[in-house]
Parts: sequence; structure tokens; C-alpha cells
Amino acid sequence: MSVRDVVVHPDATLLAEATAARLLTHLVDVQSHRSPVHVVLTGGTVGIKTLAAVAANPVRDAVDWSGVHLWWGDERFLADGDADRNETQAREALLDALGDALPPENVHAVPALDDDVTTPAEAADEYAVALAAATGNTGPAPAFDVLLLGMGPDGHVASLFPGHEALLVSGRSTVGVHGSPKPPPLRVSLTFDAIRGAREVWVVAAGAEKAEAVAAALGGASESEIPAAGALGIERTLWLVDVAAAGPAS
Ligand SMILES: O=C1O[C@H](COP(=O)(O)O)[C@@H](O)[C@H](O)[C@H]1O
Repeated sequence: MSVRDVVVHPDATLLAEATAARLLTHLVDVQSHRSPVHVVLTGGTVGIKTLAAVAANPVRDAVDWSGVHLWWGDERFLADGDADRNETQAREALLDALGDALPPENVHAVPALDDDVTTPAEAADEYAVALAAATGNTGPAPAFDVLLLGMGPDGHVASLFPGHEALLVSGRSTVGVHGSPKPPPLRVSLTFDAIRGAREVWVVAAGAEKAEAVAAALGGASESEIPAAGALGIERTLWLVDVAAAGPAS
């Protein structure tokens, strides 16, 4: 049976540091009985802060990064190296610091806008092929070991926004997103099918502006209203929040 836990940390900095410590320990634990390990990264404020905290944590050297594959839950459809790409921010926060320990072929960035890939749908299709290849083409996406998700104040996770048609896409692992209410408007996202194929889903959220969405998601809101409510792991769904995001009841 899937378990849901909520862990509240004092502030955004401690939330990021505790999430980083939790992630590193979890990777070490999983590597004691399974390889490779598939991790899905998130963009966003706390997501990137968490990656920087991983880079600064000495336990990162206890992880065998050659056996870790990194994916993204969503990406802003921009040119390679654009400062607003989640990949660019993740490279600056963590991947560059890992250096040779992390083989480049283990880093599965969402295709960027270029001469060959000109629409979010093309990028999504290419990413779906990469995801399926990682399963040996036996399924649409790996059973991710940990899937990290930030959450916007509107309750969006990855690039699945409230009321958006991308929420309804099923039977495939990725979707091209047009008209994102948060800039940039063009994005690529994992679908709920791919998200819900993860063993563990960790939603990280900080700040009072997220409190209403956290309460709604945990209080049984529909996923069309609050997409974070539909982000569930097969074995565990973990909500990692700070006091402000947990709201007055915490
Ligand atoms: O645009 C995005 O926003 C969300 C949440 O970001 P935050 O700054 O409010 O924490 C993030 O999860 C997503 O990956 C990103 O593309």
C-alpha cells in the first residue's frame, strides 16, 4: 500500500538541506540493492536550492554517481544553455560540481529548442523515446526511484497546470505544453502516468504563498484544480514543506 507522509521543516533553507540529505541517504540505500537508480529532478526555487545543498553535502561522495540516471519532470522549451532552462540551473547548482563522477550519458535533459526540435511536441516525443529506451523498451518510462516535484502557488507540479489540457494526456510519458500561465509559455512535462509510475514522489514546497495549495492538495482537492493532488508515488508520497507552506495548522 502506498504511504503518504508530510514532514515540516523550519524554513526554506533547512527544507532544501534536509531534502538533499534525505535524497543522498536514499540513493545510498537504494544502491545497496538496485542499480541503476533513476532520479527525476525538478526546477523551481526549492528544487534548485536542494540541488545546491546536494552539491555542498559531503555525503554526495558516498553515492556511486556512475549508477545514477538523472531526468527532469519538466522543462521550459528554450534554447540550450538558456538561463531559464531547468537543466541549465541544475547544471550550475549540482551537475557541474559532480564533474567526472557523473557520466554525461547518465544526464537525460529534455531536448532544447534548436533547428531540429522546433516545437514542444517534438521535444516531448524525443524525450519519450529516451525514457522508453531506458526501460529496454519494455515500458513507457522507468519506475523512477525518486521523483522530485516543486509546486507552484497555483498547485502546479512539473508543467501540469490547473485546468490545462495537458492534465488529461494519458497513455504516454510526456506532453508538449502550450500556454503555460507561468512563463515561458512553451514547456515539456512528464504526464501523470509517468509521475505515478515512480516508486517515491517527493513534493517540495516553501513559502506562505504555497500554503493554500498544500492544504488543498492534502485535503482532497481534485487534480484538475490542484495538480499536486494527483502526484502520487507507488510506494510513497512524501510532502516536504516548510512551516510557512504548511500553514496555520502546523
Ligand atoms: O516553472 C516551474 O515551477 C515549478 C515551481 O517553482 P517554484 O519556484 O514555485 O518552486 C517547478 O516545480 C517546475 O519544475 C518549474 O518548471
